[in-house]
Amino acid sequence: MKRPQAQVAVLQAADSDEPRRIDEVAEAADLKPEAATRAAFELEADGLLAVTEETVEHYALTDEGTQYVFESLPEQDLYEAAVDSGADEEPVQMGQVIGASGLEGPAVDIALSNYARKGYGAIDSGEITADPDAKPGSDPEMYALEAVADDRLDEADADALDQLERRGLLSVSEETVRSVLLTDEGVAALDAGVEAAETVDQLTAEMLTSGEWADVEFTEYNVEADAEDVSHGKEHILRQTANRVKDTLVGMGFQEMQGPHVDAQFWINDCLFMPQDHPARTHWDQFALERPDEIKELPADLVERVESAHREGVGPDGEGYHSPWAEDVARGLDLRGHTTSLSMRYLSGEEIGELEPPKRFFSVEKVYRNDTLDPTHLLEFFQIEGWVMAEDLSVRDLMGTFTEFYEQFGITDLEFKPHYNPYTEPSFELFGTHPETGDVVEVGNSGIFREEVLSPLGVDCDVMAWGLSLERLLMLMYGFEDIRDVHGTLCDLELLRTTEVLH
Ligand SMILES: N[C@@H](Cc1ccccc1)C(=O)O
Repeated sequence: MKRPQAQVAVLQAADSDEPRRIDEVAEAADLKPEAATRAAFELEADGLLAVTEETVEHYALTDEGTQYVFESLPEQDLYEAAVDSGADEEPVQMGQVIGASGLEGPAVDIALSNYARKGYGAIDSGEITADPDAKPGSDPEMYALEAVADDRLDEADADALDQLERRGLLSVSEETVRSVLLTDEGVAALDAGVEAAETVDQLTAEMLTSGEWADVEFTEYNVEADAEDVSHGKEHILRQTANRVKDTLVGMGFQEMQGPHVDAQFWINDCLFMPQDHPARTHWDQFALERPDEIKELPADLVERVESAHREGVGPDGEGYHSPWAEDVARGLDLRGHTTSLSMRYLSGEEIGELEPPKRFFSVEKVYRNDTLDPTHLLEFFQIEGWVMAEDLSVRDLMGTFTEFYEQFGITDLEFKPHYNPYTEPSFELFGTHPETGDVVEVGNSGIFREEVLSPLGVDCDVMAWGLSLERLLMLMYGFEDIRDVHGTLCDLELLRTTEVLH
């Protein structure tokens, strides 16, 4: 029988009585461990070899563990000092015993907690007693620590090893060890004689230029062989979900909006009938730009109408805020705190000209807020902005749109709560249930734009609008609990590598 060289070497190095570890086989066969493993799996697929796997634990002492092997455990020092001070007969002041023990800093707490846990004695109201029958000299944890140091692992007690790991004195790592055993078929094949075939498993540039490739025999592919995991670059799950959201909205008849991340407060706040002394406008909430600090162009007639809405309100019964309004403030540049700035640009006709109802627009873009970082807040997140412009819209339309949208992501338990926004009336917050924790999580905010917003923009039909969080949608879809698993320096690479977004 002819087989590739590596397979022949592995067959010859394997044994039919004793499983041999693949690294030993590789050495005997003069192969790299990966090449030997690959050959072993190929032979296994043909029934000539059996491959077994086991997980082997490796124990190593940490620096602190090593230190105790040479000295002693802090609780042993404490016991010795306690007995020397007579605590085995009557309680002794703790300060005195600690002083005598020579323990300092964090070692004191370590000594006290383990002393009590191991029953060396009791600590009560600042006094310490020592149990005369305790045997710190034959402490199983110390014994296990020494066993690890001397490579006599089989003598160490399993509970003691666990405890040492918990105390940070030992680190445990796992390794998958593969071993091979010749099968009867393998033995028969060897008896019948196996020869190395001149097979080639890699096509090289030299073979191509020399023309040698045409004459050689190539190794067959074994698509079932265990191969090394290669984590290649891939699209981030947030980006994948953003694309899916875009597809979904396009499917629902929406067109995409685009616009600047840094924008004038005019588009971010003033068009939205947010008074200039509104708390959300302070720089605690939105990031302001120092240079340039002002937008160059704003449509003068729109600025005038927006100013008038703020000062006097809209319509015969308009009240306005009677609060100060300055164009300087409106011209200030900020990182947008929401993408409703884009909706304002589009609705005003500035972006793509005057719009006739019905119209539907959306964006899935980043927004920036000066929030405190926690499991559900970052300084930036993706907002799914959207609006529908039509005659006679009602809350039912708003709820129906969300129900239809979220259903496509498997979320069918939406809840709506009345809310307040300066720019919409009525307004609703949207909530979903976290699949793991069962907590009710806010996923978005919405409403129907007020007359004070629409009239200066020159829109004379209804517009319902929303801002939803892409990250929260992802949380509900995949059940992770900390947004920092997905973004930034603390992200969970394993989760990012393995999560698949289904389209
Ligand atoms: N801008 C709001 C979302 C929203 C947009 C449009 C209308 C109503 C609400 C937010 O960031 O929370």
